[in-house]
Amino acid sequence: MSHSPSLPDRPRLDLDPDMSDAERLDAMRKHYARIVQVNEELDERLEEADDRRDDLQEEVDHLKRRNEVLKTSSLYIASVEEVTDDGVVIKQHGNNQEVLTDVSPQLQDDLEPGDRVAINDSFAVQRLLDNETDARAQAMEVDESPTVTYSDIGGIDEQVREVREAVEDPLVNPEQFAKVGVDPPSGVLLHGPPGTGKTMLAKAVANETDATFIKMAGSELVQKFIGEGSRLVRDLFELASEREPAVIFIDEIDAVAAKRTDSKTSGDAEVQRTMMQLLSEMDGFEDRGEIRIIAATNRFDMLDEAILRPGRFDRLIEVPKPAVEGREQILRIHTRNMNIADDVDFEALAEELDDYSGADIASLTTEAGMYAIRDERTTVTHEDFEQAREKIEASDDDSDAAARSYQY
Ligand SMILES: Nc1ncnc2c1ncn2[C@@H]1O[C@H](COP(=O)(O)OP(=O)(O)OP(=O)(O)O)[C@@H](O)[C@H]1O
Repeated sequence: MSHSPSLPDRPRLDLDPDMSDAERLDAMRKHYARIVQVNEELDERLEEADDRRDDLQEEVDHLKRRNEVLKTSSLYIASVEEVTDDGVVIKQHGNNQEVLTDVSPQLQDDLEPGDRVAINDSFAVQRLLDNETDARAQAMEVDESPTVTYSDIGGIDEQVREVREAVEDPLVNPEQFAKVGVDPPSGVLLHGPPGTGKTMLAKAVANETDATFIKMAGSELVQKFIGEGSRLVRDLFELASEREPAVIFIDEIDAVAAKRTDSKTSGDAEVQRTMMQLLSEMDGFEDRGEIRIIAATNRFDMLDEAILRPGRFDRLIEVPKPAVEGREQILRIHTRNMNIADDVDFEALAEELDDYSGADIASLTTEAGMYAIRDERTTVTHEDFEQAREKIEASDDDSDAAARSYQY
């Protein structure tokens, strides 16, 4: 801090006993003039000091307010339910209490239903939480109304039927279960090779039951959000109960629920904690209302048995690679919006696509379309599909073959 400039010297009146009256009077006049001048200088300084004090006071007030905001805003998190002319309806996380609260007009314009906000203990919205500060938003993919339908899924009709029975019926028709006196399956585990439609299935069920789809990837829980896994699992179920009806989809569940004997992951206490949290959330699941949970894995063999016990993932559905009719169906689904030439023979093509997953077939159709575009044609021919297949199989030989045989 800089020192304030020194104060003016106090004026002194030096009167000599030998002075004449006129000289004294003159000295006193000068002294008086000097006093007036010093006084003015001091007044000026005082004014400056006052200004500075006001500035500092303002800064103190500002910091106090900020401190207050910081102290309170991290305490409670809420979601915006509705923005009305009378204020904003928020729902507090944790207790689901709904409150109509005031928001500064400036903030009100930025708020939309579904936003996460920080509120103080009088429920006033302090600030909007953006995605960067919101690990929850990053870790979870929330889709209020997915658009995938059952008719977008080919070749796994039996699996679709089973998932509907285990997930859709309890959501749409819970009384039926109550009447018969059976508990609906708690969790459904989809297992099978990558790209066979497991995620699609979960999305389609959410869509058909008007449920919110909430996805969390097991691998991210343990790799990206280190140290936050168990909290995020808790948050996941909490978010689902705020948005019910909801379908929770945990992809790559093996990342958090691997066998304890597997030394690579079991040693990790954090992964264990995350799995324990998941088990305890599932055990307390019955009271949770309209939430269904679906998990998926490509590594069924790696799963810890604890996760498969009754009341947890007790409905196992294998989703295999499609057989030949399934492949043809998937080809037709993925070319629905394409301009297909008359010579394309999907049946023959499907025969050739041995060992292709749904995802492989989807990329084959895109690749075929690319050949047509490159040739500046507007229709896709059988030859385009054949070329696409050759290209995919050539690159497959290099990389994917190894991955495939290792996976399943
Ligand atoms: N049975 C199917 N019918 C139609 N399209 C499919 C099918 N399976 C996969 N696809 C296509 O492949 C894409 C990826 O599928 P999806 O994400 O559902 O697979 P997944 O089994 O969840 O894979 P992963 O195990 O890698 O997560 C889909 O978006 C879709 O385009």
